[in-house]
Amino acid sequence: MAMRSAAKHALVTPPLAPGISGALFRGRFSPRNPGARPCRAASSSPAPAAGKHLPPLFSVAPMMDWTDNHYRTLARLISRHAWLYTEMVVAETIVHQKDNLDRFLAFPEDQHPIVLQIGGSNLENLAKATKLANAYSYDEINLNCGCPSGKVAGHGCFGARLMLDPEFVGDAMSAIAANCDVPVSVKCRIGVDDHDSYEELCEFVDKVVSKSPTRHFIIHARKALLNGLSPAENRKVPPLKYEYYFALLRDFPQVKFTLNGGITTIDEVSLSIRQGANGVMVGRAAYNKYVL
Ligand SMILES: Cc1cc2nc3c(=O)[nH]c(=O)nc-3n(C[C@H](O)[C@H](O)[C@H](O)COP(=O)(O)O)c2cc1C
Repeated sequence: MAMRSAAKHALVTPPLAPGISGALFRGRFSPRNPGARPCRAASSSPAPAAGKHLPPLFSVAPMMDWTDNHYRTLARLISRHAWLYTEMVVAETIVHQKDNLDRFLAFPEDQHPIVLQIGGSNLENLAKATKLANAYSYDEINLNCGCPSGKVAGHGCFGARLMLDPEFVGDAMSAIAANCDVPVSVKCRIGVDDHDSYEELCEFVDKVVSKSPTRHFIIHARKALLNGLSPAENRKVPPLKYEYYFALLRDFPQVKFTLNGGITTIDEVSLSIRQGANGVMVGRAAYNKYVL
């Protein structure tokens, strides 16, 4: 269904809210630079609508070693409504530390709404970890498909590398969803290495949506380069391509997408929402500046 809708939009310029004068997306996604072409490559499997679960309008990104319990407590004092994401917790850590889970999973009640981000590539462990985490009443469970770190991507196939295996991510999200009582989401890049076409991104989303109940994706709008760049460089060297994000909004109307990457002020957050974004996630700026 998503793809049929894409075909309908074949010659339509991607949406830009009228009258927006801000510069965030200018030049990257305009009538003269339509960017991503509508996707027709993937299957036309029916996708139920996102349902009652609306993605957060504003969220703070998962950041390893940064968005720990201490930071999240401070962030909750600053904002009552922002959704807070945990640092990534590896599924194997949860499974192997099941007698010590509070250390990795407990959080104060007032940190709601809060999302647990899990990392992993073993279906059984992802399922077991989710089941154990379910007892902690997170508001959403998210799978990391965006981390380019050698430590993650090189040892076991997970993080951004998972984007190269959409079939597996579909199965993983199905297993995660089957073991928790809350909505599930995927955080990913727009591509990996040379697999960076808009069509490949559509195939990824389409496969995950058709194989699992996932209806929320967080799109870090730059690709990951798995070899040769440090994680920090991977957050600034590959160019941001917001046009991919807006094309996904157009081509998958039943799915909700949160925009992430390079957004540093509240004006940019507002502009993104006015231009149609379902939600905006801020990472480094929320940590470094506290007040946007
Ligand atoms: C120190 C640090 C640690 C990060 N750890 C994670 C992580 O555990 N999981 C994840 O999905 N992304 C992680 N990221 C990426 C952020 O979630 C976000 O996608 C990225 O910083 C781009 O958003 P920004 O431009 O608003 O910072 C990390 C980023 C930083 C700076």
